[in-house]
Parts: sequence; C-alpha cells; structure tokens
Amino acid sequence: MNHLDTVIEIDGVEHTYGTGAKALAGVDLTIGRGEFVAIIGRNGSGKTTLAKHFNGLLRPTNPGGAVRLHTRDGRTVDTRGTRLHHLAATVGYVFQNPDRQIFHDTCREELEYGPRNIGADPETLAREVSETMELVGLEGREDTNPIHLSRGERQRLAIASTLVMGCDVAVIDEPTTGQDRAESRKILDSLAHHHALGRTVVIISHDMALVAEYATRVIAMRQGRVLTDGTPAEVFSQREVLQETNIRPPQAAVLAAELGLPGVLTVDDAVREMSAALGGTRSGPAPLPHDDKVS
Ligand SMILES: Nc1ncnc2c1ncn2[C@@H]1O[C@H](COP(=O)(O)OP(=O)(O)OP(=O)(O)O)[C@@H](O)[C@H]1O
Repeated sequence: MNHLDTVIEIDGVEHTYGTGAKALAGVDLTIGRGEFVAIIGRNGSGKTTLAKHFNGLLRPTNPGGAVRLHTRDGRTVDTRGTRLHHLAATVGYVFQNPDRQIFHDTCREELEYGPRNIGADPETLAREVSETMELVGLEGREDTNPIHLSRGERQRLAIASTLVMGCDVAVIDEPTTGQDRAESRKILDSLAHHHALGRTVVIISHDMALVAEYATRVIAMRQGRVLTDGTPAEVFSQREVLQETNIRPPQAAVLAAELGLPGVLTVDDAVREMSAALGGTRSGPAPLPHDDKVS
C-alpha cells in the first residue's frame, strides 16, 4: 500500500494505564483508505485500547510511539498535540454501549447535532440526515424518541450519528454484542453500505462468522501485540496461531477445512464448495448420496 492510501499510521505504540496494566506492548500498522478491518482477539488482548488510539481518545504512553492521521486534504497530523475535535473529522468512534452517546429526544436531533456544530447549512443537514437514516435502515423514524427504539436500533442510531459526520474512518467497538442474528446483520449491512461508498470501517468483534463475511482485513491481537494480520482467508487458515489467542475460526471454515476444502469462510462458500465437490451445481447443495464419503 503506498503512503497516499494510508489514513492511519500506528508507529511503535505502547500504552500502559495508570494502574500499571500494559495494554499495548509495541504495535506497528497502517490502515488504508477503503479497508473494512476487523480487530479480533480474546478479552484483554488490547483491541479497545488500540482502537481508541485511532482518534486520540488515548495516546501512546511511550515517547517513541506515534499515531499519525493522513487527512483527505493531504495533511499529516500527530494525535499527540492535536485536539480531539480536529481528529474526529478524520476518525469517528462508536462506543460499545450506544446509550453512552445518545442524548436527544428525536433521532433527527441526534443526527443533526454533530453536523450543525461544524456549520452544516440547513439544506445539506436535512439531506445528510435523511440519507444516513436510510443507510442504517431507520428511515421513517426521524421523529421517534430513541428511548422507543430497540437496543439494536439504538446501536444503528449511534453508528448513524458518527457516519453522518462524514469522517473518513468509522471505528465501531463491538457493534453486535448483545444483538440477535437478524439485528447483527442489519448493523453489519449498514456498515457495508457505508464501506461501499468508499469509506474506511474498523470494527472490534468477537463474532468470527460476521468478521469472515464482511471484513476485507483481519488483525488478531494477543497480549498487546499484533499476532497476525491479513485477509480473512489468510488469518482464519492459521488455526494453530489463532489458538494462541483462543480464537476459533468461523464454524463453516473449520468444517470445510476438515472436509479438505480450504479457502471456505462462510456458510454460502461451504454450500457452494461442497456442492461442487459432490458434483452438484453451484447454485445450491446437491443431495448427499447415502454411501458417499465426504471426509
Ligand atoms: N481504563 C483502564 N484502566 C486500567 N486498565 C485497563 C483499562 N482499560 C483496559 N485496561 C486493561 O488493559 C488491557 C487491555 O484491555 P482492552 O480493553 O484494550 O482489551 P480488549 O481486547 O478490548 O478486551 P475486551 O474484548 O474485553 O473488550 C486489559 O488488561 C485491561 O484490563
């Protein structure tokens, strides 16, 4: 990836909390424009601490560590020494608990608040609010009080209130925790629509099936360092490496690997590959002959 494509640069970053807990033990990576990145790893491996460095919510605690953002207008800003609201124009952050960032009496006011503060004119504001409500599947709920939304809808509203700011990178900490399958999918679909507009998305997730389906890049963390980093296919094929951080690849991938079908990540991939292996069509699974051995 060339320098122009880079939007976030993490350079030798360590972070030790005041309690003495060393959450990041030396991280180097770059996030490129247009990536859909999933950060994975067991509890306490440093995912949230790393993600909070992306927009200056946390800063490196080692003098040699640096986080630099490359803005759309060609500037490079170091998060150390730059005020949070300047950094927020490039990287928006959605917290794990949506209720931490919902304050207004209607969804419309919730979405209008940020852009109005940075001087959006009424016409642009109205258009952006309506486009973003549609993007997250909440169209028609503009006048609803957020307390009447389900938890999943509030999560989508919190995401929308970040996306509406037009930042280059949206970082969402555990967007699907506590959501059922259908709602998790709606949340990830919203992020996929945003990504399709050319934006960069970074999620922290424990849901490997969704990570495999939506992310273009997976960064696995272990004990404050990057354990492995690559495409979902590359990362999830390293089963022994992932075991070091207690991550099990998506079940479809594990099953397919056991059946000798590498490169499978999702249930759809598995159906297609198994169907082909059994001599069926690519459009659906062939019936399994009774005496056929598939392993
Ligand atoms: N505010 C804090 N003060 C002190 N220690 C902290 C703080 N936040 C996190 N830690 C510690 O830093 C380490 C990394 O935590 P972090 O929350 O970044 O990990 P994580 O991978 O995001 O975990 P989880 O999946 O549970 O959210 C852990 O040992 C944690 O206890």
